Amino acid sequence: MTPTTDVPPLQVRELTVRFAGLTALDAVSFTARPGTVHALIGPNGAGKSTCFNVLSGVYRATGGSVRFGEHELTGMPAHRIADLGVARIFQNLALPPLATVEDSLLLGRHRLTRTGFLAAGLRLPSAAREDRRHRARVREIAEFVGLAPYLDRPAGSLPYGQRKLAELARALCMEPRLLLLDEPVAGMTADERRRTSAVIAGVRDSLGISIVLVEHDMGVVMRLADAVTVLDFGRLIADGAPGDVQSDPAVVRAYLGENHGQNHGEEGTE
Ligand SMILES: Nc1ncnc2c1ncn2[C@@H]1O[C@H](COP(=O)(O)OP(=O)(O)OP(=O)(O)O)[C@@H](O)[C@H]1O
Repeated sequence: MTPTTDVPPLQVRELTVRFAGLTALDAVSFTARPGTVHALIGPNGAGKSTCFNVLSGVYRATGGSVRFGEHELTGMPAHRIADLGVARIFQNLALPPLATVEDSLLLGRHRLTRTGFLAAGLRLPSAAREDRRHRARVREIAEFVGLAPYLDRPAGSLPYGQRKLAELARALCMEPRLLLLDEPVAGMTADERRRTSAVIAGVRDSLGISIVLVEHDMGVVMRLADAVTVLDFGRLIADGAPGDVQSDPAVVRAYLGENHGQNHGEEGTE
């Protein structure tokens, strides 16, 4: 597949979010460079989801800015952020279970569909041409993530790991420039984690799409990420290359201080 062009940096500056007395994000700044995997990690309650919710237009920031190229995202409604090519994949499965994988991926093309419902309903040649073009692109993306053999199957009939890949494929069908992945390997077997990580690396390396990733699985983070931002109680405590961040004393302290065990016990086992 051809690489995505015109991928700008994502610049988060002094981002602050307060909820009635609680500061969920406290002047957090980081830059996700174009065509890289940038991981956002931290113990439970650190502010990762809050950050994602601002990046995707679900929450409004109390202060600070988020720039995607020339666009300021804070205060922009979610659909306009999506129109800029920012696609988010949630942790929970969201594919319609009875629709085929192909139809689910075609839903991802909706934003790019030019033919109106009337032309499509009247089966005009322009609509048929556009439909063929979208189906060809869906097949190409399904091949890229390894789901082409399952295009005719109901999405709900696939094993968990493949359903998650179908969600990634649906997001790719939106032709994004930035993917926000919310715990993409949570709940997966070691084999599914390995395959999903390989596809995510492929999205970066072959397509040049930027990826910001929230993930608790440190094995996956350390293998995949080009840069890591660590949050703790809403504050940035480390930011840099995975190896440097991993041995940073503040990071070690934050994770040791967490008696939850989730950040340690679920590490990749490959
Ligand atoms: N809508 C909200 N209203 C009030 N408080 C909130 C809201 N959303 C998040 N918070 C609080 O903000 C803080 C950060 O939460 P957030 O969900 O962003 O953390 P997280 O790093 O994603 O945690 P986890 O790893 O458990 O998902 C927490 O104290 C949380 O209770």
